[in-house]
This record gives sequence, C-alpha cells and structure tokens, in this order.
Amino acid sequence: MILSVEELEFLYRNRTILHEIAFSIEEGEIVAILGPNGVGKTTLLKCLNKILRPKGGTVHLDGNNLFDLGTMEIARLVGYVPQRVETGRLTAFDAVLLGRRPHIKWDVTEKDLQIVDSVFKLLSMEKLRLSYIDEMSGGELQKVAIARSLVQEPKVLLLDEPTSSLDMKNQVEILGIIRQIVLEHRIAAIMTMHDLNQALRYADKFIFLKGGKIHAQGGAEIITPQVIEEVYGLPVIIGEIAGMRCVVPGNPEVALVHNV
Ligand SMILES: Nc1ncnc2c1ncn2[C@@H]1O[C@H](COP(=O)(O)OP(=O)(O)OP(=O)(O)O)[C@@H](O)[C@H]1O
Repeated sequence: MILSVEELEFLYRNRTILHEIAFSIEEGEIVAILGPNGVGKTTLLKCLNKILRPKGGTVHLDGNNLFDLGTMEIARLVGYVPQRVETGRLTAFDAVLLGRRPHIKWDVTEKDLQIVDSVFKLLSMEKLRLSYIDEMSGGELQKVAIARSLVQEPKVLLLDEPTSSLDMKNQVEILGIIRQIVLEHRIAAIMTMHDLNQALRYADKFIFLKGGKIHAQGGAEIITPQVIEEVYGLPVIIGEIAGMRCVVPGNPEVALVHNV
C-alpha cells in the first residue's frame, strides 16, 4: 500500500467539507476522484500532500505518517499538479527544472538536466523549452506543470483535472503517458476528473464523492446509471463503443430527439 487514508475530516472555517473519507491505493494504480463541482475533490487532493491540514483522520504515505513529514520529504514522495497553475517570468525549462529541487543537494547535476530533457521529449514539448511560461496558452502551461511533477520522480502523483485545458490529442497522449509511467515505475496516481469516459479508460479505481463523503468506491463495476444519477442528479446511458464502456448524458428519449 503506497497511500492510505482513514477517517479523514476537513473543515473550512466551521463548515465540514469532507468527512469519513477512507481509501487506499497501491503501486501501479490510478484512482479517479469524481463528483460534482464544489464537492471537495481539490480539497481532498490538498489534504494528501499537507497543503491543507485535516481536522481529523490519518494519511499514510509510503509507510510514513504524512503529518510527521517535512515539506522537502513530501516533495520527494508526492508530485502535485494544481488545477490553476501559477505563472511567472520563467522559461519552461527552468520551471520544469524546479521540480528537481527536492532531489538537489548542492547544485544542478548532469543527471537532473538529463531527467528534464527526457521529460520534455516524452511529452513532445521540446519546442517549448525556451518559451516563457507567462506567455503560454492554458494547455501549454498545463503540460509544463505535468512535466514538473514528473521530473520530481514521486511515488504518488496528485493531478487536479490534469487535462482540463488540453485538446483531444493532448488529453489522450498525456493520460497515456501517465498510465505508462504509473505502470513502469510502480508509482500511483490520483486524479480528479469530470469526464467519466476518460476515467473509465485510464483509471483502475473510482471514488465518487457526494455531500463531502465517499458515496461509492471500487472498480469499473461501480460506474452504473444508478450511481451516476445519485451523485450528479443526471440520467445517463451506458453503452459500448468498440468494446469500450461509454457514458452518455441524458435519457434515451432526449438522445432520440437529437438524432432525428
Ligand atoms: N479557501 C477556501 N475557503 C473557504 N471555502 C473554500 C475554500 N476553497 C474551497 N472552498 C469551498 O470548499 C468546497 C469544496 O471545494 P473544492 O475546490 O474542493 O471542490 P471541487 O470538488 O474540487 O470542485 P470543482 O469540481 O468545481 O473543481 C466548495 O464549496 C468551495 O467553495
């Protein structure tokens, strides 16, 4: 078990955002955190790397109590890609190199530069190396943030809607690369997502939040029209396209009207 969460509770001021949150994740797994806007997905991710301090519960990370670890120890174990990426007057190369900081003792080494180079290549970002991040498009910036988390070589990746600004091709490529890295390096990834079809395609486990609690968790079998309607209040149709399970919003009558 690389990460386990028990009885986690988080409050903003006096308002309970998350309660009774318990789940675990193993090496080589991707977990999708799902649920409506404002339910607490980002808050949960931030509790898993000590950006936020929960009121109760425990988080164990690679055999350590998360709350006993210092910032740099956490940065060696957890890579975090926020929903809104901060910019500044840095080139993409320097911004990504910052991800090596938790591993650098005195100075940047040849190995650090090689790792950064290989991630630029892996994400097909070589052309962006010397571009300034404060002049980048939302999608380019999102790729820089993902690249920075990868050069950290963490054991757990926390990705907050990692493809929200990416075009279709980049979405498929980036999620495919994350899948490959998780499997090859035996790390784990937790991603918040809105697209259930992407979740079905790339995640192994699914956690649906509702009312600040886990409403359902498990493998793909828990993604049913009933669970989705309970969580989002929206009827859906689940079918298959080319052997892949797909979720389509709306009920069959609505779909029929649009197809006529
Ligand atoms: N800094 C803050 N202070 C007070 N309340 C906050 C703060 N940040 C978030 N919240 C509230 O906490 C709740 C959970 O927010 P969170 O960002 O975790 O939701 P989310 O599920 O990630 O939403 P989305 O899908 O829209 O990104 C929301 O009601 C939000 O308004």
